[in-house]
Amino acid sequence: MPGTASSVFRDGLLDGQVALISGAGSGIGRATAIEFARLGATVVGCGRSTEKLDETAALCPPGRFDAVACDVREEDQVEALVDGALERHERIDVLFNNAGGQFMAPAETVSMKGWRTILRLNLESVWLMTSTVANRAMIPQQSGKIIRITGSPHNGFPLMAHGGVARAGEENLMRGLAVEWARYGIRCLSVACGPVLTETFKGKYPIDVQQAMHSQTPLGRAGTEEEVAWMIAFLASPGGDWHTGSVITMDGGMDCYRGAFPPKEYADEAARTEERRT
Ligand SMILES: CCCCCCC/C=C/C(=O)SCCNC(=O)CCNC(=O)[C@H](O)C(C)(C)COP(=O)(O)OP(=O)(O)OC[C@H]1O[C@@H](n2cnc3c(N)ncnc32)[C@H](O)[C@@H]1OP(=O)(O)O
Ligand SMILES: NC(=O)C1=CN([C@@H]2O[C@H](COP(=O)(O)OP(=O)(O)OC[C@H]3O[C@@H](n4cnc5c(N)ncnc54)[C@H](OP(=O)(O)O)[C@@H]3O)[C@@H](O)[C@H]2O)C=CC1
Repeated sequence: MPGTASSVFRDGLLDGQVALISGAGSGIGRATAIEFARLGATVVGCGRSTEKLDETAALCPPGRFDAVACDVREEDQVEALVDGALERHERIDVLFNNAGGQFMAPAETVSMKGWRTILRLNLESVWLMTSTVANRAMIPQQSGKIIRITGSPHNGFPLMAHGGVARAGEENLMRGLAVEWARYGIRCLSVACGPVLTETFKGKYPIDVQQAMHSQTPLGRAGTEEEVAWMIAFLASPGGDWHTGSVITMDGGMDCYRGAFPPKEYADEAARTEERRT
């Protein structure tokens, strides 16, 4: 992430906005915090590790990143995070619910504790952050944008059934709230990502699993954290004002067709064209 200007958007695009980003100490959350800060926003970034947040702060233009240690599963910590952000910055224009994750395991081995761990970290925390920010900031100010990162493809998530259930629930939550909260000027939506080459992703999945994911992607590659950050910045900008309730899928085409095209059986050009019937 060299340089101090966005390589996609004009300077000052997000001037004056206050964004709350969870999981801002690494990966997609960090890249998004840096992009927002470069575009003029003030970012309140949270995560459990203050060391990681301090590293993000050092990568942002000075004074643009406000680091707050907060576990998004804990009600008292989330309330303190939101109240503190309002005391220091007066409003919250964007909430990017980025923190989350899951473990890979065959479904039959997942205990109730493991299941609850993932539903709590993802679905429940998203509701806690969303309802707290909406009630304390966005409904009173009659505006705001709430974005949740979810996953693609939108079929079952083999070996991560708990994660798939959470993400499906989160997308439905954003759709429902988009309808209910339109009257307050609040937009709610999801950005569903296929594999994104963050350090966690690279360290988490065996290399053959990663390669299988890439080869099942029509564009033949994973995404980068900057590509996700650009999408979130666009949605926060006036360009995103007519988006609400939708699920924006960014996955190199994985959701449309699970596999590279043409499949190897159709490698021969002639095998791809059906003979015309008269
Ligand atoms: C083809 C599909 C393409 C899809 C593309 C999308 C792919 C998505 C990628 C990503 O999301 S990558 C980046 C996301 N980041 C992470 O996933 C974070 C990494 N993981 C963690 O931080 C943790 O492991 C956790 C999953 C969040 C759990 O941490 P937590 O501290 O809350 O819980 P624990 O105390 O560790 O565990 C509690 C409980 O959960 C069960 N459990 C945890 N890990 C496993 C495991 N590896 N296998 C089985 N069960 C597990 C277990 O019941 C634990 O309780 P105890 O047994 O320890 O008592
Ligand atoms: N990379 C990928 O391929 C994809 C990722 N996603 C999703 O995107 C999001 C970011 O992923 P990625 O950047 O790869 O992963 P990272 O592991 O780099 O980011 C997750 C961040 O969330 C923070 N976090 C975790 N638990 C909590 C918690 N309880 N409270 C507060 N913060 C927490 C972590 O910091 P700390 O440990 O300090 O709290 C970390 O900075 C996740 O929700 C992930 O599931 C979705 C699709 C694909």
